[in-house]
Amino acid sequence: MSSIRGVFFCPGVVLEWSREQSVRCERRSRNGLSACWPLCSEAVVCGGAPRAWAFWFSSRGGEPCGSRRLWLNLLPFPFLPILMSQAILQQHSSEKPVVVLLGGPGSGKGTHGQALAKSLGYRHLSTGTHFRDHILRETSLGRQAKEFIKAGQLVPDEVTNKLVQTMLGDGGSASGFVLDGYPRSVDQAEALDVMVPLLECVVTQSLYLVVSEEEMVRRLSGRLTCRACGQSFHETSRPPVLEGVCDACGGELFRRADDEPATIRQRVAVFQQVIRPLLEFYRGTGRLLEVAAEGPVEEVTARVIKAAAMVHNR
Ligand SMILES: Nc1ncnc2c1ncn2[C@@H]1O[C@H](COP(=O)(O)OP(=O)(O)O)[C@@H](O)[C@H]1O
Ligand SMILES: [Zn+2]
Repeated sequence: MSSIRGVFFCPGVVLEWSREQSVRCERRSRNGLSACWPLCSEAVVCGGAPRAWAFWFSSRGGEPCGSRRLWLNLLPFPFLPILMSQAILQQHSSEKPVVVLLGGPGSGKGTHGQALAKSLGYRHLSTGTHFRDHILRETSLGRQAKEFIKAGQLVPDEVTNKLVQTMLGDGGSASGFVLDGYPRSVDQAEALDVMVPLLECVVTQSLYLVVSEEEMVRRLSGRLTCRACGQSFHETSRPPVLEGVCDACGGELFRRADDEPATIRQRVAVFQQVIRPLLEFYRGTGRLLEVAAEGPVEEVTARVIKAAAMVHNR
């Protein structure tokens, strides 16, 4: 069983996270490591990080660590996923980190993803942008994806997985990636975890941008996108200085074909169907952090950057 070891919760306590997703906790005594089974047995039995986390609070299983457990109970909620992500990064220090952005259509993955990539010095990769580029260039991949995108449906996994593999493989000199728009299902998330070691990458963290359904629809309904750099604007809440022109690069702004009302509703419905299991997948592997993503753009961007910086700024 391969495992990641060496996350120090507090002096003397080591959390171990295995690829099989079980979590166990050991107590380091002066004369070496001795297992702290009462603390961890519940976690090992149920075999999942989120339950292990719940276990800290449940206070079942005795008082093996005494005051330490009390201290663990007082930790803020995001502490565990941050530690998990740090541990993954430490264990895979020679691989390129991949931060996954999760969120519905219009949740701001593009805007915050670009800002996050810039702040970490990583490359921002968006499956939606790459698909649109393929469609514009009329490549065979573009032809395969076009009808699905127009209908607000997901492009089939064989096509999408191939695209992502190429995007990451072409990453060249990038020191890491912010992946926006992928994975969008548990199958894709599993495919990503299988694909990344072959590309010398590792998925360290997923950030879920939490936005209500009404807000998503509102944002998409007036969205204008830059053809050159992908930057998003909004007709009323974030208009460009010059009508039809991107503030950032001077490129032409256009309304995406899938930003029409019927397609927007379809995309939001598809998102609601797939998001829950996907969140469970990343929560279950200790890599999920939720970020409140309504409110002023700058504030949300700052929250996203902070969540990733705690793990990736080495
Ligand atoms: N991971 C993916 N799996 C399947 N289809 C995808 C994926 N990423 C993008 N697409 C397709 O591209 C469309 C646009 O994606 P994107 O630009 O991320 O927009 P949004 O998230 O705002 O809907 C999606 O509606 C879907 O048809
Ligand atoms: Zn632009």
